[in-house]
Amino acid sequence: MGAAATAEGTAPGAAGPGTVLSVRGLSVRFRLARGRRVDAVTDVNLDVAAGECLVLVGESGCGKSVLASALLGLVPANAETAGSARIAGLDLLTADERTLARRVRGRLVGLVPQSPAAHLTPVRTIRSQLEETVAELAAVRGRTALRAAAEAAAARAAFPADHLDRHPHQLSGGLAQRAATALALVGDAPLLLADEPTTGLDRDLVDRTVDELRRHVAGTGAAAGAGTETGPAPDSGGRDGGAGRRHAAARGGGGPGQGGDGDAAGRGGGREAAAWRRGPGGPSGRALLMITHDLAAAERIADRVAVMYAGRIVELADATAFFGTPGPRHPYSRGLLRALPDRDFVPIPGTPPELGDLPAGCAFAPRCDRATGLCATPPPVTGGLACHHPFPGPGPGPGPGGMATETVPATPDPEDAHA
Ligand SMILES: Nc1ncnc2c1ncn2[C@@H]1O[C@H](COP(=O)(O)OP(=O)(O)OP(=O)(O)O)[C@@H](O)[C@H]1O
Repeated sequence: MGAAATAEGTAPGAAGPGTVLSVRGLSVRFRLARGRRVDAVTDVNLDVAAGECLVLVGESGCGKSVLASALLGLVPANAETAGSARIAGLDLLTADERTLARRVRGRLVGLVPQSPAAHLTPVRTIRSQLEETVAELAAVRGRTALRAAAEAAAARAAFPADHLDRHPHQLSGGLAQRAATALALVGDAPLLLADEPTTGLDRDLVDRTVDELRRHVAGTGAAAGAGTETGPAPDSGGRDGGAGRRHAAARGGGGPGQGGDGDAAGRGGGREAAAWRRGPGGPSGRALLMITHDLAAAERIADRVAVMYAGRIVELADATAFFGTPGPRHPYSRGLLRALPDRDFVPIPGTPPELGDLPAGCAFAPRCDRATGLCATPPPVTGGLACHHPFPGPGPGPGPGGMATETVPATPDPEDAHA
C-alpha cells in the first residue's frame, strides 16, 4: 500500500496521520429475550485513511450492516456497543443523538445507501431534496443560491441537470444511485460510508457506480459525460478479465485531459495509489468504507479488503495481494474468491454459524479443510490475519499487504468487552 494506507493489526493504539476513521475493539451485541444474545460484531479494528477505499466483504448475516449502523449511531435499542470509532476527534460510539445528528450524519459521515430509491423521498423532486440538504449541511440561503448549489451538488455526482425536477420513481437505478450519492456528498464529509451501494444493479451499473465512488475519493470528481445513461462510463473499460480493471477509473482515465492509461498499471495499480489519487481535482481528503458481498465490485475499487466472518474481521489485506498474488491468506477469504463464477465457481461447504451460538475457537473451523485441533482455540490476530493455519504470505517482509505484524491474542469472550 501507499503511505495513505494505515498499517494496523488489531491492538488498540493511536491511528496514524491521515487517518479519517479509526475503529478499535468495536463490538455490537444484541440482547434478546430469555437471556439470549447475538454477537453481531466482535472486536473489530480498522483504520481508513484519506484517499483510501477500504472494502468490507463477507457473506450475508456476518455483521457488515450492523457495523455500518454502529458508525452512524443507528443501532437498535436492544444493542450494546463496546470499543471506539473515532473520526475528527469524536467517538461515534459514545456521541449523543444531538451530536450524531448535528455533527456526524452527512457532515462527518456521508451515507451512500443500499437502496437509493428507498432512501430518497418519493413525493419530492431530486431538486427539492438537494436544495433542502444543501440548506441544512452547507448553510446556503436564498432561492437563487440554493438552486445553484443544488445544481452544483448534482453535477458532482454526475446527476444530469435536466432530470433534477423528476421524482425518484421517474429515475433509472443508476440515476437514483447518483442522486443518493449527490446527497451523500453535499456535506463534504471526510468519510463516505457505502453500504451495499450496488445491490440490485446490473454488472455495468455496478462498475460505473464503484468507479464514481472511487473518483470522489480520488478527488477527480464525476466522470465526464457520465450524466447520460446511454452507455458505459468513459473509462469503465468493460470486463477486461480483472487484472487491470481495478483502479483504471480511479486513475482518472475518463476525464478530459486526464491522460487515462487504460490498464497500463495492471494488477499493480494499487501500489501507484499516490499518483492516481492526485488527479486533476487534487486529493479529496475523503475516505471510503464500502460494504459489499460483491467481490467483483470490491476488486474494482478496493485499496484494502477487510473480510468479515461471524462478526469478526478475519483478514485485512492489501487488495493487490488479495486479488492477485499471493492471494488471500485466510481459508475463508480464499473460499470466497474461489466461489466466484470467473474463478473456480466452487462454493464454500456448509453454512455460517449462528451469531447467537458461536463456537469457542475459530468460527470457520467447521467449514475449513485446514482445521486441526488447534482451531478449537481462538486464533490470535497477526498482521490483520486471524487464523491458526493461514496460506503463505508474500514472503519475508512486513506481513500481508505491508501491514504491521503485531500479534495480539484473540478476545477470549466478547462478554468481557461489554462489561
Ligand atoms: N435488532 C436486532 N436484534 C437481533 N439481532 C439482530 C438485529 N439486527 C441484526 N441482527 C443480527 O445481526 C447479524 C448481522 O446482521 P447484518 O445485517 O449486519 O449482516 P450483513 O452481513 O449486513 O448481512 P446482509 O449482507 O444480508 O445485509 C444477523 O445475525 C442479524 O440477524
